[in-house]
Amino acid sequence: MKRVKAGIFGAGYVGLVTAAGLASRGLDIAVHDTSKEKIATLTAGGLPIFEPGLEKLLAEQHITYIQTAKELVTSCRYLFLCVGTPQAKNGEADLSFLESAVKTICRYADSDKIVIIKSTVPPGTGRLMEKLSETMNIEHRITFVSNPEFLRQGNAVQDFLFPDRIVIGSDDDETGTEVLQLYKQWDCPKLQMNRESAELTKYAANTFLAMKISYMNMMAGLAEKTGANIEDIERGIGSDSRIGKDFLKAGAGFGGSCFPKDLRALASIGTELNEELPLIRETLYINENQAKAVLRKLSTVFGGLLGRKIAVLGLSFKPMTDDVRSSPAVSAAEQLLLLGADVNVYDPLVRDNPVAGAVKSPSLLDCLEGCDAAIIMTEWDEFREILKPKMLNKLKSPVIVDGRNMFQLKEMKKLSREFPLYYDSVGRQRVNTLLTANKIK
Ligand SMILES: NC(=O)C1=CN([C@@H]2O[C@H](COP(=O)(O)OP(=O)(O)OC[C@H]3O[C@@H](n4cnc5c(N)ncnc54)[C@H](O)[C@@H]3O)[C@@H](O)[C@H]2O)C=CC1
Ligand SMILES: O=C(O)[C@H]1O[C@H](OP(=O)(O)OP(=O)(O)OC[C@H]2O[C@@H](n3ccc(=O)[nH]c3=O)[C@H](O)[C@@H]2O)[C@H](O)[C@@H](O)[C@@H]1O
Repeated sequence: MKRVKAGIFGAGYVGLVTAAGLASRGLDIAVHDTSKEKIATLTAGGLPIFEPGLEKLLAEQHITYIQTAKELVTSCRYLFLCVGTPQAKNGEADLSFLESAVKTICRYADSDKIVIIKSTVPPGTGRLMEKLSETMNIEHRITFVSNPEFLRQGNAVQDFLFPDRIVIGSDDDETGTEVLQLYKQWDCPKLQMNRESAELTKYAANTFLAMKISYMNMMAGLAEKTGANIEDIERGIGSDSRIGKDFLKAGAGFGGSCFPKDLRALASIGTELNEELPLIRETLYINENQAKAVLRKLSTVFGGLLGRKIAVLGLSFKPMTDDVRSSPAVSAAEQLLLLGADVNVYDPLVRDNPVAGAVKSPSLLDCLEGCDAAIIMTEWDEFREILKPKMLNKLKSPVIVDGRNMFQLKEMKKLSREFPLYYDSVGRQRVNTLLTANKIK
């Protein structure tokens, strides 16, 4: 039996996970990217991004990596668009990569094509691209289907292979059903709807998850002032199945390549359509203040940060990724520098130094050396090590501000009785036997 052939535009997180996932379920996959380096790396068996499990899954498949877009377009009926839709200066989604891929498809299409948009795009984009294609290629029918992707970095392979649902948005049921056939091996709810609904579903999902986080961060402030513990509140409300346990972790705020840009894009869509979206604006506002609130905790200890040396632990926007796009850790380090502090940074996975002016340390131990305090911005498991005396002794005084609530309050209270320390976190009461022992240096 002839295998279904599909082409993928974009060899980023979504493109490569889609390629590996579809190939592992029997589709014949080819991938094209405008970055010649990425295609060369992939052809040589390398992986241009870090994503657990992806290298292995890709290596097990026979995927063709193609330098020329023409070859991809002419050889496939199904074309997945997985190109970036970054934030433009005005907050809107920048659709230029998508537009450019669509123009390429129109230029080379030699038969009818079904273009499946996986990139996150504002509602109405499929229609807009259809109009563009009608002006460029009148000989062949180019149909646009929305198929938003819900994977998380760090867990992308599992999320793609075992999703909670697959959403397909099309203008006619027939095309939607044809595209769903590509996912016939997937055993999950498959939701067909119109294109705009599918496009908006993606923004609604991301903004809802971000809203849950900001809600908990708002509650965290109140918990601190009332003597409550945000983790107990998390358990208390999360066990209500109507609320759900996930995405209730208070901390230094959300980052990454998607939540911040998608919320801003949705806010722009609201402005353009004269539709007020106050929950989106508040979610962003709370988030923008969250990393600053963590820094204020640090400032309180020393009465200002000028001339202080601070170890910033973590650079990526969350653990299990080396992605630093819109990372609260990076913005905290930058703000510390602006406040006049000297900054050491350490991350187990991030290779380059994204913070100009900070010293990037080769190890956790080096990072702590001679610092006045450590601030945890990404909850990498390795940072549990800092509670060991050989680590704590590297700090001038054991002052830890935990922006990700890595440690249990109980364990910190116990430790502080043996080893005077100052430990502050988010939405919980401070543990302090250091200042009371008058041992801050
Ligand atoms: N990163 C993530 O976890 C998720 C991202 N998304 C959405 O998926 C889209 C892609 O995101 P990522 O994979 O993270 O982006 P990325 O930035 O990692 O990769 C995009 C790739 O597209 C390539 N590209 C740009 N124009 C092209 C063209 N005309 N032809 C071929 N290749 C082209 C770029 O060179 C780049 O390699 C975005 O809209 C994003 O919002 C959706 C779900 C999850
Ligand atoms: O559109 C996208 O790109 C993706 O965006 C997010 O995935 P991702 O950005 O990879 O990471 P998340 O695990 O959602 O975390 C985002 C941020 O929220 C923070 N977060 C997460 C959960 C939580 O309870 N508290 C919290 O502060 C994380 O530290 C991180 O900075 C969504 O979870 C995916 O469903 C979506 O497909």
